[in-house]
Amino acid sequence: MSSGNGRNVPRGGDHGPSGRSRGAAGRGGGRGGRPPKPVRDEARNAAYDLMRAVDERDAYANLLMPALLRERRLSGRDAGLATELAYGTLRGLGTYDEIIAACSDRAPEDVDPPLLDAVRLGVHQLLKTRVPPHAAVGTTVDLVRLRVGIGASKYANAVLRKVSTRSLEQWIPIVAPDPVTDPVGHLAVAHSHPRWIVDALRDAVGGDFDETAALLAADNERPKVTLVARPGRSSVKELLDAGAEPARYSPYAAYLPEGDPGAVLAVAESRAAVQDEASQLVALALTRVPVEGSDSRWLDLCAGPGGKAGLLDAIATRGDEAGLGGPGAGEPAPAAGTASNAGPGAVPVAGSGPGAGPVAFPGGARLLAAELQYHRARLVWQTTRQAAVVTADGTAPAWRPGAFDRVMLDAPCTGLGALRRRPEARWRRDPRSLPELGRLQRALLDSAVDAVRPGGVVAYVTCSPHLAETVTVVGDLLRRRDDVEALDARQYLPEVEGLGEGPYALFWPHRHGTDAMFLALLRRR
Ligand SMILES: C[S@@+](CC[C@H](N)C(=O)[O-])C[C@H]1O[C@@H](n2cnc3c(N)ncnc32)[C@H](O)[C@@H]1O
Repeated sequence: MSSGNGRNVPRGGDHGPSGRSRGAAGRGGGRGGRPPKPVRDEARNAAYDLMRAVDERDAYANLLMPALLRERRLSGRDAGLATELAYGTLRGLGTYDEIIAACSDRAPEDVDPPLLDAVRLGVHQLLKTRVPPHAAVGTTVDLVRLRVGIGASKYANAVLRKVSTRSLEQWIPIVAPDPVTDPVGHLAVAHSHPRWIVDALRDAVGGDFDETAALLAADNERPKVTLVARPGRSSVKELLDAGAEPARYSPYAAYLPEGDPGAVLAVAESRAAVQDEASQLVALALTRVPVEGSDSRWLDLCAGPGGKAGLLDAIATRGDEAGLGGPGAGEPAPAAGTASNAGPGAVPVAGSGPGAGPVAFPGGARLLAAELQYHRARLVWQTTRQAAVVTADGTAPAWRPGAFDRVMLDAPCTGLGALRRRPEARWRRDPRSLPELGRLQRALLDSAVDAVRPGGVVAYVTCSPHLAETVTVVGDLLRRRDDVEALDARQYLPEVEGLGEGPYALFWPHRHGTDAMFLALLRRR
């Protein structure tokens, strides 16, 4: 895996005197004898194996790690250490590779990948953790001797000793491009993101570099574990009694400060689940838009694996029990109908004025959840209780036009808003996927609007803030079709501040502590 920064890297050092030493931890051969046998460190071996699986098999770190920990019988502190080392290294390797290049006579791409991954783990420990430097170097050298070879361990030792001479803050100005002449390149190296993602995020926050930096920094933080109590099946009180803490925005959310979410009874029984707060709120917003006439048929067009469908299904059946009585109830909503007329997303806003505010859905609707992939449709079926679940292509619907009162379209996207959750994702995403995704998003959005009856509502959601997937897609629709209008989405989330200029609502990791998520609410005329 390459850091993707595409920059020539300085060739700073050589194996030098440190390469010939006995190792930073003094663990090399003593007085001409054989070196002591390296100690097998299970947490670091698990972190290393995860990184190798990500590189060799394109494994998803967040899916493989729990299985790896179970297989190795790692729990408690060891499990925490293995996870932090692997995830932290995967997130940071754009910065670490530049530092390794500066401390080595070989560019990272010329280093054998198994050795490079081990050295990256060592660099992470030296620069981003409280592991003492001698332990960071010593344990990495042991790991390399055990897993790669004795010759390679000399290289690791030499590089890590050089890395250990400076802090991360001291390395950044040395290895990152000048912030004045190349601010995007600087942020890319300093915050370990590919340059194209920095560009896209800067555009999405409106061009402000300080805000972009805050967003990139938030992407490198471990996200809170947020739970959702599905209405009628669990309650926030039940989650709080199980050790969770009150959440900031969603009336159905609670934060789990530590421990395995699966150990919470309500989660084990699928009455509650792990779900980001923004995901909860975009689903809730769709249910709060008043619609005249019938309101009994809801559609989730891209439902797998079923996070939003799980909440929509519960609200459809039982009603929004906590919603408008939850945090923020009674607070004034942001002014509606005041959308900025500037920028690529500028659209006329409808639905403002008296009587257009959020309403709590009383219950009595039925959800149809559609998903293209059978195995993901099965997950939706396991998550929901009352919903009908079908494996179907949302662009070639099997239902008649105008059959639904509310439609959720949580569209396939680059996922640039959820980089905190998937440590390796930033290095895998490819901007060349954008045109094809754009075509699919447009086709699905047309299909969603066709599926809703006049007066009904569509929510268009992406877990990406990329303009090409958000305001451009919705703006194109509004230009092409005169049977749909945008509502001010912020009006339906009065408990959340800072959702942007409207009419769309944008959640951000650095502002809200959630994934970055885009919501457009559209009414069919
Ligand atoms: C962003 S995910 C949806 C996440 C889901 N709403 C949740 O909250 O768990 C997008 C989903 O759309 C599905 N998908 C992609 N193309 C589709 C199509 N043409 N019709 C229906 N579903 C599709 C993908 O398989 C994927 O499961």
